[in-house]
Amino acid sequence: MNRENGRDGGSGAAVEIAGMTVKVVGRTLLAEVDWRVEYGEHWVILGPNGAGKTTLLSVASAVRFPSSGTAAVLGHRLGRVDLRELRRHIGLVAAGGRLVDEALMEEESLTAHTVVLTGYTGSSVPLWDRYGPREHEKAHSLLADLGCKDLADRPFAVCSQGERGRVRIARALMADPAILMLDEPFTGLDLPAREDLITAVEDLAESRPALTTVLVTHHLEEVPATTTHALLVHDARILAAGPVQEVLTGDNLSQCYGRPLLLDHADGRWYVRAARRPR
Ligand SMILES: Nc1ncnc2c1ncn2[C@@H]1O[C@H](COP(=O)(O)OP(=O)(O)OP(=O)(O)O)[C@@H](O)[C@H]1O
Repeated sequence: MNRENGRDGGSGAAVEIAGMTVKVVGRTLLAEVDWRVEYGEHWVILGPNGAGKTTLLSVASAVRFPSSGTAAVLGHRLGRVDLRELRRHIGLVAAGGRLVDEALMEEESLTAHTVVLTGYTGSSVPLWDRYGPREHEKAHSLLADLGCKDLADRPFAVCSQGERGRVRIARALMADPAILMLDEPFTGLDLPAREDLITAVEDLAESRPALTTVLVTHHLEEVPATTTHALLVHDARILAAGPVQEVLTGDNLSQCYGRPLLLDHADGRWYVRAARRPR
């Protein structure tokens, strides 16, 4: 499988979900979802706790299957494709490093550079015979792209939360994914670290125009200025999805979060606060 095959063999969209429901025993996590992501778009997914954001990202990352309806990622319909191969083309940075055994990486005292290298093999431990000089150099260059080349020799275990955030994204880019999924990558970062990581994500959008990105976040303030589209999920259903300027409105957000909200937009970034009754 390669990306070109993926595109030729499918709908031409990076992600195409139609009439999808995701259920677990006794519970509907997502219902009646239609969503199409074109190549090169940059999406943000927003919604209250438990709305279904991570579930949607998991389907789009080929980690979870629809219970009914269809989902195609990079042109490949889930259920009809070798998922392991498909996942090689999807860079996933899961919240808190889930899906990658970071505890093992820490135990093994892996350096940040080695953690990035493991992204090439999609493993939690380094498979040294699979990495040549090209991969070693690429891991350095990705750390530099994420503004943290000085971390290369530092054990991942001692990296700060902000540094880990950057290393995780560099790792996810190591296999040249067509699509990068970021699930709450800014959680736990202080203001400077958050702003630096947002800038790094914006720089990626500019330096890699073909890369499609999908970001899940809780905070409007974390939406990068390069975001092109937004999706609001509320109570397992999509409330709005489309161009960011159309979807991120005070009315839509108020409906999504169930309280009156006021939205500001400045320098390409978004700011929200609760509307207060006059005292
Ligand atoms: N395997 C499961 N079994 C039962 N319930 C589940 C399962 N996976 C997710 N859920 C529930 O489905 C709902 C949606 O979960 P999801 O993680 O997608 O929400 P979210 O919008 O990402 O939430 P948060 O913002 O709190 O991270 C939650 O109420 C969650 O508890």
